Amino acid sequence: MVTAVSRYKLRSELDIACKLPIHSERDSGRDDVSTRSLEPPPERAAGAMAATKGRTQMEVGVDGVAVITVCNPPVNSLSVDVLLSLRENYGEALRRNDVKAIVVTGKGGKFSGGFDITSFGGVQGGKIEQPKVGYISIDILTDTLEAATKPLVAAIDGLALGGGLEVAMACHARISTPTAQLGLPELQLGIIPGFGGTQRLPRLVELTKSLEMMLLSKPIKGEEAHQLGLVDSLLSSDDLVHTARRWALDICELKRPWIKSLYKTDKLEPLGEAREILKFARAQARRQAANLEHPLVCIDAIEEGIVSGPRAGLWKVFNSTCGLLFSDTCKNLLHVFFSQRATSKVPGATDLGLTPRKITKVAILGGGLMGSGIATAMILSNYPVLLKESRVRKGKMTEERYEKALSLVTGVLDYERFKDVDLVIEAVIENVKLKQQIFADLEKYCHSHCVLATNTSTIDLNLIGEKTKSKDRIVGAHFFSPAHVMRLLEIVRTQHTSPQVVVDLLDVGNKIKKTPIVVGNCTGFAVNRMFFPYTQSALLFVDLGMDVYKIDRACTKFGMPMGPFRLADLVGFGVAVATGMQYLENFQERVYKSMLIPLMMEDKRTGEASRKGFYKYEDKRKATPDPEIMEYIEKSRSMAGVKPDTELLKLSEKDIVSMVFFLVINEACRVLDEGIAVKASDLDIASIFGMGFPPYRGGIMFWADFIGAKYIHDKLEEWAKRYGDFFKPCSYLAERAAKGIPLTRFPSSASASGRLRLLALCLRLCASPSSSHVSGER
Ligand SMILES: C[C@H](O)CC(=O)SCCNC(=O)CCNC(=O)[C@H](O)C(C)(C)COP(=O)(O)OP(=O)(O)OC[C@H]1O[C@@H](n2cnc3c(N)ncnc32)[C@H](O)[C@@H]1OP(=O)(O)O
Repeated sequence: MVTAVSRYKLRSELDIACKLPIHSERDSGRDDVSTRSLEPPPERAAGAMAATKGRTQMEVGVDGVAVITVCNPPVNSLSVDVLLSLRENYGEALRRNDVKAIVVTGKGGKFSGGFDITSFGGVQGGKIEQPKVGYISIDILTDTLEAATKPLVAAIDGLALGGGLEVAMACHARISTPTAQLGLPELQLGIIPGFGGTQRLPRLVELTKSLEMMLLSKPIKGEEAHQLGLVDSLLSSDDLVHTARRWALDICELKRPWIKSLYKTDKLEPLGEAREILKFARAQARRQAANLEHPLVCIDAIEEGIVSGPRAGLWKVFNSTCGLLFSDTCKNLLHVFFSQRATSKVPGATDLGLTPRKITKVAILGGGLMGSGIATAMILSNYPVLLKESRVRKGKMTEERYEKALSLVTGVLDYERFKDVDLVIEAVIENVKLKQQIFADLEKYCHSHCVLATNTSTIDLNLIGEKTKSKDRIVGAHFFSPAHVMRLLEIVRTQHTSPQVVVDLLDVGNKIKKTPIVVGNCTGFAVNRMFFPYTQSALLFVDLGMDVYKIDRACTKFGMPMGPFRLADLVGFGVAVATGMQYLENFQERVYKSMLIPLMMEDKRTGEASRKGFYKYEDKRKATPDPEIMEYIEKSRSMAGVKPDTELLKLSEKDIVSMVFFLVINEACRVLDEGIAVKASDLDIASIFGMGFPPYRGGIMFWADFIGAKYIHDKLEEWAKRYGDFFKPCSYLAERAAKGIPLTRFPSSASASGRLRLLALCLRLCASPSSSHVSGER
């Protein structure tokens, strides 16, 4: 039991996703399968079909097998239309005397990406009626498909996610390709598996593994699914359907078992052990996702099924989770899902019909922390890399993968071998002169189509490229540390950067599994600029008497992975000061000149690396509050000449969060208004993947609109009067607050200046005479 418990680990709130689009009254009049009509039910029961799409197709072969194929591109999602069509085809297959067995599969190499997520918004907004409770999960999947008298086999290629896997698990056997992805990632959307996944998955793969797959929204590959017993056989795509047909006939002929996974019990742990595992999972979920309800709802539904039987479990799913689909968490996570996909739709770049050029070889300049992290990200996606030095660590890789990855790196000492690289990423220290020299050299040594990228986190790109003629090829590729782990890639384009270069880098970003956002050029770009006030405001509050640890605690309770002071320790005070200098030069009026960090640095207290910062680090990365910092705080307060503010000391944790984040929102508004970001949702994604803003709050701008522009504006005005212009709301925020326009509505109703700037940037990009220079095929 202990082993089973310890095998189960939750990662983080960011991973915890979550419930299902089904609700209403419990239908007590259940009729027996054998007497149930298989005709499509009345429209009322099925929901508003006009808003749904897709279908299934059926072909019956001479072997007596009906193959039903889900057709709903791009991912064969299960709209209500698809499910009704499936039921209709299935009913026909059951009625026809020439059909002995049935295979279900997906068109175009994808089984199904799950329930149609695009319909969730309609349901939440009351525009689409939901299917009656239990209709899909019990009436269609359990009492029609699983209970029927002809065997049904799923042939899985590509993806079987969410509702897709739930349909497959209701089949009597599953055949898959080794690389297919199988999973129940519903929690990442704020819902829980609603088509029986909470009941069938534990019965197929054991409780511990099923909890991991559901609570972490973590799909597994066909190969692992086979080892676990989730799929019965592995085949290549070419043989998949053929073998599935044979398998279905074998079941008919009693040569293979006919398994109804809902009623399997052999993999379930004894009740006492199962309860211990669930108790452990609950405690983990409470600790790591304290603000989320749906992981607990999911665990409750699984437990009900184990304790009272799977049908009771299915009803628990409906009864206890109706509200999840309408929760703010679900709405916020859906926004994140669609916003993440929208980051690769970039005006003035991806709408010009350009095809990304092939990047075959990459060079990285600088083998420090960032350079080696970027190199690792590249080689893990099979890009050969030229690098001066490498710190690729084995970590969790297998020996074979590690060796293969390392074989892709070549160490070099000069630029001689740069002549055939297609992309260079400079990742040396933040020194303008050094970077200028490097780019001038790159222009000499690299071929004329090579993309020249810099990983600078703050320096204006025009300054870096000042000494070159290749301004159209210069672009920012800002990775976040650790570069092979953090998902965000900030692609920075200047007014000279060619759209082709942006499209090329977007493609590389996708290939190395990053979420790229394309932003304009300025000091700090979008992400660092937006989050600079996070630490700034915190430093001001400390001078005004607030406790360092109280601020950090308020931020982590809100859902940030760490508060501003713990973050400063992690980043290191050296970096914090260097970044601060850049801001001081460019946005002087918005920098709070606290002496706290410089005072600590004088005593070689520089953050986690020196084992002492705002916290002390005696035991590896464990941060412990350090009473010694009071000495520095007192000095800083006396140098600032401010008196502790008694009102500030009375603030609740919620108010502290507002004071820290309203300044972040204010800066994000400027970033939007200046056209640095093209859409508010890009800033949401940037805040989540770059800064760890809690995804279940939808991202910084989505959350801001939830609070309301007027409220934020008025609070900032109030604080500006009390604490100075540092808090002054920007014109974008003021205008929206006055007119009652959401902050996220952009650019259609952005300020005229912002619109014009954005338009000018797009036009410059499209009309750039130099864009032809780089757009030729290599
Ligand atoms: C009842 C059930 O329990 C409830 C459910 O099933 S809820 C749904 C559960 N399924 C999921 O969460 C899967 C969500 N989708 C994904 O993770 C990924 O899209 C994927 C792995 C399927 C494909 O990834 P990838 O190949 O990188 O393509 P990606 O860009 O993400 O998606 C392609 C398009 O399909 C759309 N799409 C993906 N999954 C979808 C779904 N389930 N419904 C509707 N559209 C979907 C995307 O929005 C995108 O549309 P766009 O081109 O207009 O932007």
